[in-house]
Amino acid sequence: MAKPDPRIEAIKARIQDFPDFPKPGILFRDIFPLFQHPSLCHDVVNVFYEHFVSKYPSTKVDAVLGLDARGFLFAPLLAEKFRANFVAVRKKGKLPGKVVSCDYTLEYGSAEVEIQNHAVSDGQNVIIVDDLLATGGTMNAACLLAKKLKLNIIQCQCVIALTGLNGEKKLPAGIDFYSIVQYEF
Ligand SMILES: O=P(O)(O)OC[C@H]1O[C@H](OP(=O)(O)OP(=O)(O)O)[C@H](O)[C@@H]1O
Ligand SMILES: Nc1ncnc2[nH]cnc12
Repeated sequence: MAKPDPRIEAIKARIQDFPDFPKPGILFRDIFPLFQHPSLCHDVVNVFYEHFVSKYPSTKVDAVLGLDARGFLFAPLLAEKFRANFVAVRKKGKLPGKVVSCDYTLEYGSAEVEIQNHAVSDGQNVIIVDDLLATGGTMNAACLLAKKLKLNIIQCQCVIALTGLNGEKKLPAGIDFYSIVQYEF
């Protein structure tokens, strides 16, 4: 069996649980304590990067798409490692110019996300990044946006996956998903 990665153990140790936030019955997994140990943020980005490069050693990444808001904490750093563009997938009404939109539901609500058309080009290879996959509604909406824009999604990456909510199954068929830390709920 592969030796556990001490960086992943350290990341997991810093994620904090808040029962009944933002609604009764939701166990909120908070990634912000990672930022009280700045080297852990770099560990997250390096683990994402190394995982991708070991699986797709000869694939050029053109853009890293980050999901509003907590995906923005990691996606620009990851984009810089790939010498790729960072592209924001923002909540509705925040981006100027021509945008494409997609609505969705998530573990505790519903929303709509958008990408600026001019930020990407047909056929670009992209990674989509967020902090957490719960029901998969948010990541699925980002994948649908990427597909509308004819982007080539190589992998979706999250710091955390709540595996008991079956979010991966909600993603479009054939999407490769990677998470660093898993919880059932
Ligand atoms: O898999 P899902 O059920 O869709 O849930 C996951 C999403 O929920 C959270 O974002 P939230 O919408 O709370 O926004 P925030 O990042 O602005 O806090 C989280 O950061 C993911 O984006
Ligand atoms: N349980 C959870 N913790 C943190 N962010 C979330 N987004 C959706 N579900 C979540």
